[in-house]
Amino acid sequence: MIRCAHAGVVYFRVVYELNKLSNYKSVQRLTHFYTTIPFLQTLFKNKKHLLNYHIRHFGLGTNVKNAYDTIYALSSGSGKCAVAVIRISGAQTRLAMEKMCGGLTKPRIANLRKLQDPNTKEDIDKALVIWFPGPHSFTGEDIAEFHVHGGPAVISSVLSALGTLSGFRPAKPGEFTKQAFLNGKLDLTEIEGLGDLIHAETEAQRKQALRQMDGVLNILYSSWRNRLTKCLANTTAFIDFSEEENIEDNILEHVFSEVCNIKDEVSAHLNDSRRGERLRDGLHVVILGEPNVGKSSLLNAISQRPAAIVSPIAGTTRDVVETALNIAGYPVLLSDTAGLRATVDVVEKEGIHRAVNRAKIADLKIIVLHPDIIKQTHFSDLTFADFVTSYMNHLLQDSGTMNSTQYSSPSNSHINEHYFSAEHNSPSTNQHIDMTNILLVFNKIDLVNENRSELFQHFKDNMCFLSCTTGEGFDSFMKVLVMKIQNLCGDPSVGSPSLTQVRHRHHLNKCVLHLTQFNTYSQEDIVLASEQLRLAANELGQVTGQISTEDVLNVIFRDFCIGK
Ligand SMILES: Nc1nc2c(ncn2[C@@H]2O[C@H](COP(=O)(O)OP(=O)(O)OP(=O)(O)O)[C@@H](O)[C@H]2O)c(=O)[nH]1
Repeated sequence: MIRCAHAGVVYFRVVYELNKLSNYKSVQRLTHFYTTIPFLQTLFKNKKHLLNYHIRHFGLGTNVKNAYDTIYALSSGSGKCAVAVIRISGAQTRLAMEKMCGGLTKPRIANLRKLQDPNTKEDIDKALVIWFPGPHSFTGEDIAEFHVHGGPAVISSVLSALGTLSGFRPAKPGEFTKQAFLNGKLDLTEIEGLGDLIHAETEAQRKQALRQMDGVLNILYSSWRNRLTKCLANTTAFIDFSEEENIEDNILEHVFSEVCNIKDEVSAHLNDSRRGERLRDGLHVVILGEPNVGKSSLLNAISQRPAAIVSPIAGTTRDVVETALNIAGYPVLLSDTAGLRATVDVVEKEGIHRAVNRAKIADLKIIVLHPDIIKQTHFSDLTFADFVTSYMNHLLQDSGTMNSTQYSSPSNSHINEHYFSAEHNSPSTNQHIDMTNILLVFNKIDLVNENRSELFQHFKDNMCFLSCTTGEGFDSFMKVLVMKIQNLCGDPSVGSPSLTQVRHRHHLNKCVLHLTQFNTYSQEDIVLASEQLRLAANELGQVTGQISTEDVLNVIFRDFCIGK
């Protein structure tokens, strides 16, 4: 009887722990309890029985049921190649080693072995075999890698042979990485970094992804979460014990100041002008201007190929012409657009409408102008912002798009209308365009006969003078363009790590909101306030996966390929 009661207590302790954790970590916890609590071993024949019993009575995520499967997949790319890597992970991995390559090899050392079909004993291939016993492996489980010759017949024979082994099944997309997460080998930000590294197309993207995979964001977010948890513990201690007077003096003052510090740090991290996200997703650069000024010629010169049609007929470009480029290691989506002018042509009108919409979402706008404008303008009377504002508003007015979009600059703020801005995808009022995201390019300088040095002395940082025909000034323009792109994306290998995903931004914004509410509530009710601390810490936990829901995990792992 006592024995039964004890078993019940122990088991309910297990259940209590399990409920505190996410489904995924529960499996590890459950098996840990089984090995460390001898009493559970007398109740259940093995871990699987305990797990099945628990699933029957309490229910766990479907993934838990697969925890004992051994998974396999082709981890290298498909198609003919010199070497293909087939990866196996799970409790039965050693069975594959024994049945297919004559037994286990020395851990983490490549061995040349004959691979055999486990049923017919027929040779399939000669392969390099590597054995990674858990828990010191990528997934935390036993892993084997077969580096086979990369012909389709070899690959399919090895995969079919593995499929005949009991408890083996093909891996789902991202399942190896998911297993690494479940076994606490990587947190969610590191996994997202790994995903970005696989998809990185440029040097800067690779650097940013590698840093994230190394855990910089995990360290940052976990440290905020730990500090908040400490604040929560102190607030709870104050609520529970302050009347007994055995609590540290000024404990709440310390909490208030620490919460303010954390809130400022998270806000500063959020307020990064989307550098990391821009670098991850690619920077939108749009070329705008009047017809026939050389916008398509500039796009072709930058992309070094005739991507857009160039002709002396004004209004040749009618739609948005996009080209994806790698500029100095940064990913850029460069768009040529229809020239902005008054027109009755319905198709051209639609093209102009698209040009204006593309400008709204662009991170950097290159406005191409004819050099005659310089002669007609008294630059000495104008700021850069005033010039851009009046020029663009004049173009928009002419092209009939003024109603939906209008520039305003800090110095002519009496113009209280809408504007183009990458930060705001919909028109907004009372705000000003960020002039650092605008580059003026005076093209066709080969047609200028006057003294150039006098003409070209204005707004040096944001103005370029070039000729797409002769190539004059093009190198200087590219230097300015690269500098602008670097400013917008930042250097991914130095400084504090950048926020890279909309998912992170969402949770961090909510974290700041809860910390603000903590400040509000703390004046009236410390119990309500402490709940806000718990919610703020939860938001941070969701970024790293310390608190996760199946939905979030499925979205993250869905983007991984099979075999990763
Ligand atoms: N002299 C000279 N002509 C140029 C230069 N750049 C472009 N052109 C010419 O200007 C004409 C228009 O060039 P595009 O690149 O098609 O101009 P666009 O701004 O795209 O024109 P739309 O499609 O009408 O909007 C073509 O005949 C080009 O060869 C330049 O630097 N110097």
